[in-house]
Amino acid sequence: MLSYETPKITGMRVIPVAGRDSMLLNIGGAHSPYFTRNLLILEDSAGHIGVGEAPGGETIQHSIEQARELVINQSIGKLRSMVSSLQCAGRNADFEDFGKGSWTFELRINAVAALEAALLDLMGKFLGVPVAELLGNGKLRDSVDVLGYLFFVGNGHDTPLDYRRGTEGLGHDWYRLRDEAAMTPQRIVEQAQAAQDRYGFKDFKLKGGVLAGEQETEAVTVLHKTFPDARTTIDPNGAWSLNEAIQLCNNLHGVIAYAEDPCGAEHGFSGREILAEFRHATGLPVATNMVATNWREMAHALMLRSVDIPLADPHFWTLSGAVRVSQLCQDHGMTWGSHSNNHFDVSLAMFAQVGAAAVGRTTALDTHWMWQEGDSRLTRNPPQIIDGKVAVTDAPGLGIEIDMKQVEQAHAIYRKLPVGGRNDAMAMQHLIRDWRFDPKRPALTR
Ligand SMILES: O=C(O)[C@H](O)[C@@H](O)[C@H](O)[C@@H](O)C(=O)O
Ligand SMILES: [Mg+2]
Repeated sequence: MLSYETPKITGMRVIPVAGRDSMLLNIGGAHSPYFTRNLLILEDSAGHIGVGEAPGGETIQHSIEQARELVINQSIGKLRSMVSSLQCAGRNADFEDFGKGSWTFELRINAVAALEAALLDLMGKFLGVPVAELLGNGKLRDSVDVLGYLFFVGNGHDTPLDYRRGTEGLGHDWYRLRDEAAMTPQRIVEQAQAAQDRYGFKDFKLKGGVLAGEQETEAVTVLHKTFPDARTTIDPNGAWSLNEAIQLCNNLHGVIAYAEDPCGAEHGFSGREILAEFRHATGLPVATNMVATNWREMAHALMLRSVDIPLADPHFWTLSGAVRVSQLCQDHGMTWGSHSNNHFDVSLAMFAQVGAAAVGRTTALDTHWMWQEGDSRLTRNPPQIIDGKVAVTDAPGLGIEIDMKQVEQAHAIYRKLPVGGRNDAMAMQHLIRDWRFDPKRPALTR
């Protein structure tokens, strides 16, 4: 009789970390000078380290902590039951919080994804295969397309907040430009040109929900004229009314490849119903990370045909869930993509592995990495964006090696911050006194 020595989990650490950011504007306000994340590090009896990354904040940090009693001394072979135990523990609370208006980056499901990533990292290292090989139909591509994620940027240097003033010594204009205000179509084009020159992006997304709709559609139109071959989109995070979105986007045929959350719930109709009406009225493909973010919402979105491109971020779908969304997309004639928030390089590796395993038609993945790259890393050799792609090699696990010195530095930065979670209203109040979030109004139209 053969005996199998499957490694057991011997150690677990949850480390809140922070890194630098620019004053990126969006409907929720303005990014603070620092973004926060939670890093999970597992160790097994074979001496391997497995890592996973989740959004910052105490709710997620404590949810990951709950995994400790589920995983310590367990065989990594129990990956699926460990993940589903943690998932069941947080499910109802998530629905409740979401119903009260929480953002996806505040949900406990993100903790489940970090656990799954770290376990898959260990399993991949044990079996000698990349994580993509352990998802869906296995690894389908050697690189994943990512888009250049453009933002209107506030003048953070006019506030008392400690915004970065360029990253020295990296030898490209992008690292200066990303910290300067960008409030006009011309500045957005300059941002895109510098980012393309640095990372080779073929596709772009402009974050809207900041200025009046006409100004934002003008910016995306100028962007398209400058990069006519790019798949370009605009995402106002549901700031426009249905009528406004139809009016604005009917002028964007041939300009945008798809519209991302152009409008959302209104007058008692759900965001899924409103996006279905938008889609019917304009004939434009619709992407979302707001109205089909879990299986229950997805079922309704499918019945209504609200969405063409679900942006299945592995952080709030889990890695296996995001790949399962790609399978659903393939069966229902949809295209798979992924949403992102600011993140470190562990998350970049998670996106890349999921993107390499996604089946069917895919669109370039969102990533905020260009805003962090060069001065915020947790691994020795972060995945690179070259020619608008992230390579996915056959290196085992997530294909990254954690750099504990960097982790400690990022943790020290975190410890100096007044709050752990993301609060875009706080920074925005330095631009507009007493500013308050309104899900139906662009941030600067007050
Ligand atoms: O400001 C941001 O970083 C973005 O608005 C995100 O928070 C948001 O989730 C975005 O990435 C999106 O696609 O909606
Ligand atoms: Mg979006």
